[in-house]
Amino acid sequence: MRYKCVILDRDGVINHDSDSYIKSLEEWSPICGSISAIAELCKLGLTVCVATNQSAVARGLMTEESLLRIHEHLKTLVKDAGGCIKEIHYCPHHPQDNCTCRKPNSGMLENICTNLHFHPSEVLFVGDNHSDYECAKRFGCDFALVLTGKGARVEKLIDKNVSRFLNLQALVTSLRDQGIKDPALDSR
Ligand SMILES: O=P(O)(O)OC[C@@H](O)[C@H]1O[C@@H](OP(=O)(O)O)[C@@H](O)[C@@H](O)[C@@H]1O
Ligand SMILES: [Mg+2]
Ligand SMILES: [Zn+2]
Repeated sequence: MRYKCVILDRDGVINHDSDSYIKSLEEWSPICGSISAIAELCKLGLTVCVATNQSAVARGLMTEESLLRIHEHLKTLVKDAGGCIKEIHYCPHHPQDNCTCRKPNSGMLENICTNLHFHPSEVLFVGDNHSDYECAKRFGCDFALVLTGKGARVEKLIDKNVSRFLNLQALVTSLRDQGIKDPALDSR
């Protein structure tokens, strides 16, 4: 088994994204198949975590309490589907804060792997944006692009050798069928 941990970007991978941010639980809706796909990753023996930029907090568009409410709901949905999200890390800062956790900086991935004792070579990071791809490169782990969220918009900016999938469910199906080796290239 190639990977031990899959880290997921949130907006545009697990749930629908919005150019005006996902500011409340009422605005949050899972992408079709994403919750069951996360549960399937767990059933394949993988540890699943989330790493998400949430600058809406620093911008005063959302409270940290509302963000945590979304994450508790997400964890409950995955638990009810038979899976478990081990850790959800978020960056609440503004781009101008120059923090170490905001993607493409790799601070969130580093913290997850320090906490759970994973090496970058054991991790697959899944995202929909160029900042996710750059984050994985800086951290030194594999990356897979999904074409939901902003994925289709940024696809041409991302190295053609990077695996890409229509959505999270398609990626999980590929991991399952490949025995969790490197995902098949371009499984659209
Ligand atoms: O995809 P993840 O990391 O889970 O979350 C992204 C969101 O925090 C928001 O990130 C913003 O970028 P800025 O933070 O304004 O640069 C915009 O891209 C929004 O459309 C998006 O909803
Ligand atoms: Mg995203
Ligand atoms: Zn941060």
